[in-house]
Amino acid sequence: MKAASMNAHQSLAIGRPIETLEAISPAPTEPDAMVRFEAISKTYPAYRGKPGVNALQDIDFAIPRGSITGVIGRSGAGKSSLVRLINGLEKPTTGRVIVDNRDISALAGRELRLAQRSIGMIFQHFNLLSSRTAAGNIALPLEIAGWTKADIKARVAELLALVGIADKHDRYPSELSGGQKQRVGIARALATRPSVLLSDEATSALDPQTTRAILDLLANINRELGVTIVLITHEMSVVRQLAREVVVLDGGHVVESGHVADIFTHPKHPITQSFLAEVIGDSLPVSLASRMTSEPSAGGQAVIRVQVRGAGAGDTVVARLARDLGLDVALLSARIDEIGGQHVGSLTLGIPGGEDAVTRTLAWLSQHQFSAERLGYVA
Ligand SMILES: Nc1ncnc2c1ncn2[C@@H]1O[C@H](COP(=O)(O)OP(=O)(O)OP(=O)(O)O)[C@@H](O)[C@H]1O
Repeated sequence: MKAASMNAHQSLAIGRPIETLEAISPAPTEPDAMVRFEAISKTYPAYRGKPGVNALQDIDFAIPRGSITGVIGRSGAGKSSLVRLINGLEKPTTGRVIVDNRDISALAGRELRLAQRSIGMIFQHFNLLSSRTAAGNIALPLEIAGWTKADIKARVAELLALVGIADKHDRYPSELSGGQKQRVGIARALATRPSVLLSDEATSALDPQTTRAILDLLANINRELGVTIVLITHEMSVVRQLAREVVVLDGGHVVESGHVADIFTHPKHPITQSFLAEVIGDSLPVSLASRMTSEPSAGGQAVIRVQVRGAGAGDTVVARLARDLGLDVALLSARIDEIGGQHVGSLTLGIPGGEDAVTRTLAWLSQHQFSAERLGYVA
């Protein structure tokens, strides 16, 4: 995913952090990218008899300003290492990490702490202080940044309202639900008006309904404040609900990246395919799955699944196939979702007429840029 090929969705509408960073590190680069990894590798050195680990290698990609970008990978793929490079908690072994036009990997001490104020972070287990109320937790970064008491009070009230828990001002974390705790975490992360929000598995500990609500909140924050959101997750369903761009990490490498709708319709790498299989129903309707066989039967149909994209694409492919090939195509099942702002889904078609019809159908689909696979046969 090169910055030059991406759209900047929005320009930043939020205010600057209270101390300006302009003087620190001039690095005027592509204005489109909020975060840019340049030739990054990260090796953790051998330690107490444990071997060194190459956690990230050959990482070169950009996260567009104003975007919501998902970074997905299995455990150990290198996601957390990537996040810690963005917020400067780790230094790369080679390469540079440019955040908002500054080389964060070159900063240290006070300069780094100032830069970190423009990078908010939310966590799987919320990381709230149990001894502080919701308001007290949100106030913490503002106290550290030296805001006045009056300014903190006003900002905390504004943030509590923004995340929809104005009534929880005086509640302690132990008195809040998981979703409410994450709202406090989000408010705290936004307190110093960051330009980037890093979400590290922020919904992994939440039930599906609460996950949905938190992802909606993040989408609103992105839309209203223009904050760039980097979503670290091992769940494709989270990427599907929220992200426009996705980067797939495996074994410390970027194995695939691009627009979510493109990746969902044309996944190339086996790891991406396996993530997708978890979310877009490889599950066929039971009534169909129970009738499927691996061998054709006389007078039966071949079952073909086709990935489709765009409003009405599903209807179009069935109608055009039938017309162009003169086949009596049956629509056995269909599933269309809205992913990355586009309609994306899969159709399961029944193709009568034996092997010749199947070959012609697969050739036609390939010629018209549809991904398709033969699943089996039904009588
Ligand atoms: N501080 C460290 N010291 C040594 N090795 C580390 C350190 N942090 C991570 N690693 C190793 O680097 C590799 C990538 O780990 P990382 O935590 O970045 O992956 P991840 O995708 O976030 O995994 P998970 O989803 O399990 O958190 C793993 O092999 C891990 O054991």
